[in-house]
Amino acid sequence: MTPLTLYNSLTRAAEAFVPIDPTNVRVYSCGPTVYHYAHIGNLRAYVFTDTLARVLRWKGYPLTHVINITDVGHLTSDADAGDDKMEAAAKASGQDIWAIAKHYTDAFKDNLSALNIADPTRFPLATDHVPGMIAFGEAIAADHCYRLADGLYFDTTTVPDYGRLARSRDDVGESRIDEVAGKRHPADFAIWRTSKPGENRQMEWDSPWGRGAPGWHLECSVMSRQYLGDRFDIHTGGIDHREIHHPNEIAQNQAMSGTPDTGAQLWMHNNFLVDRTGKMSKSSGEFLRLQALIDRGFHPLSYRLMCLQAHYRSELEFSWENLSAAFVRLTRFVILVEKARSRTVDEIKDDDLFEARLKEIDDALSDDLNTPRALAVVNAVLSDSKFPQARFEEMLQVFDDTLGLSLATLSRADLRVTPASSTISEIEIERRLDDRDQARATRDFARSDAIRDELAAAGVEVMDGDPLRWDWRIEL
Ligand SMILES: Nc1ncnc2c1ncn2[C@@H]1O[C@H](COP(=O)(O)OP(=O)(O)OP(=O)(O)O)[C@@H](O)[C@H]1O
Ligand SMILES: [Zn+2]
Repeated sequence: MTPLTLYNSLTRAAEAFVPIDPTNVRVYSCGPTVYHYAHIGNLRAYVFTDTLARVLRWKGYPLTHVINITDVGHLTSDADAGDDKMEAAAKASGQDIWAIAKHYTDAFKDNLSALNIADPTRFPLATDHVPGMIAFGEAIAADHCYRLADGLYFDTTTVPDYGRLARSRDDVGESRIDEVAGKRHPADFAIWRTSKPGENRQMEWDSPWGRGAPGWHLECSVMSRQYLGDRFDIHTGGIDHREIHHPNEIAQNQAMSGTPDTGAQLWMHNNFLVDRTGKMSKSSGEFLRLQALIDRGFHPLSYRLMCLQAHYRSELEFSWENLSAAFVRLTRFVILVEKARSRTVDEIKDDDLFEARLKEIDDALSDDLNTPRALAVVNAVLSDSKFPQARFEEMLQVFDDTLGLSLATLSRADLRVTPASSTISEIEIERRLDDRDQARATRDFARSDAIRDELAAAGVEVMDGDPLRWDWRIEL
């Protein structure tokens, strides 16, 4: 196989991937903050981690993958300002915070399965790890932290080379972080936030620094260390985390283990999904959930394909046109698979062609997960009538293992998602199509055209010659 090369945000360079322990590759991905539904931008981050996980497994590495659930501690500003997003959502809705966390965690997991994102080995909840966070805080407090009225703060000057992941010293400078009154340095951050008098939090715990809640950055240091050890292979997250959250995690790990060689060896960050107004974000009012795409009649895997059509380090613009194009491409793939399977099996095993295509897809994915190039190989194989039939299913399995598009099992009927706005039921469509077939059989073309027009008015485009007989038209 081709050696795997991955882009490391720490060095800002592509590097050969050398696992710490090839019998157990360990990956940690920052999980969602479950105060609201995930938007499709958040989901892009998990399509990326899933692609990474799939490629590692395909290359034969047994994998331990952790995606945490942030159900406490993430403030409305990534600097230490504002309210806890979870508490704010509970206050605004008047609901129990634990019920909110459970509802959005379940919804997130549903989104992952709709997108064929394989479950990680674990989904640890931050709220299940508070004692571990307090113990971590106690271990580093004396040498690295100081108390303020509202909590325990990390002094970022106590570890060498703070902020190297963000390149903050040469870039924008650490003054980028909002100040909390009394902080020694602008970039210092909360390890523990003590509840203010009368704050009335639904989630709070006793600690040596008073009753309160852990800092968001601490959560990921504690959970990654607990499940993956002091040193592990890869840490992933969105590009926003490269600036504050991950540098702070690195600083905590350094404080804990006393050496810079701790935590993840390789940091990988996906770029944003944007729309015309900028980065898609939960906190900025309107955003698109996966369900909104399904409601418009798009199979969720068309969104996965749309993500894979861009390299994970490039910005990707969402538009209904782009999604439609991905949907059309996915449908085309499915039709080409059907066609290929209906060809007569030739007995000649053209192993050279198989091996050549296999190498192409391996080369593409090994080149920092170049999924657009891998998809070009899918195109080439599916549209090549000379591709050895005897090895077609094997090739399809490679595509599904690495890209997760379910090409071996997806049918055209699966792709037919009824838009929520549809005014006509499937049974009714079938009945009208039977009427139309009858009209055509008796050469009553006026009647058959009238039925087609009626169906078109209801958003159903009849495709003659299509064995499924009809297809939904997506209204743009
Ligand atoms: N528009 C986006 N495109 C790609 N990844 C994103 C986008 N927005 C957030 N992410 C990533 O999604 C993951 C989950 O983020 P999280 O649930 O904490 O979002 P959030 O900070 O609460 O919401 P938001 O930033 O949308 O207000 C993180 O890795 C984050 O970097
Ligand atoms: Zn994190």
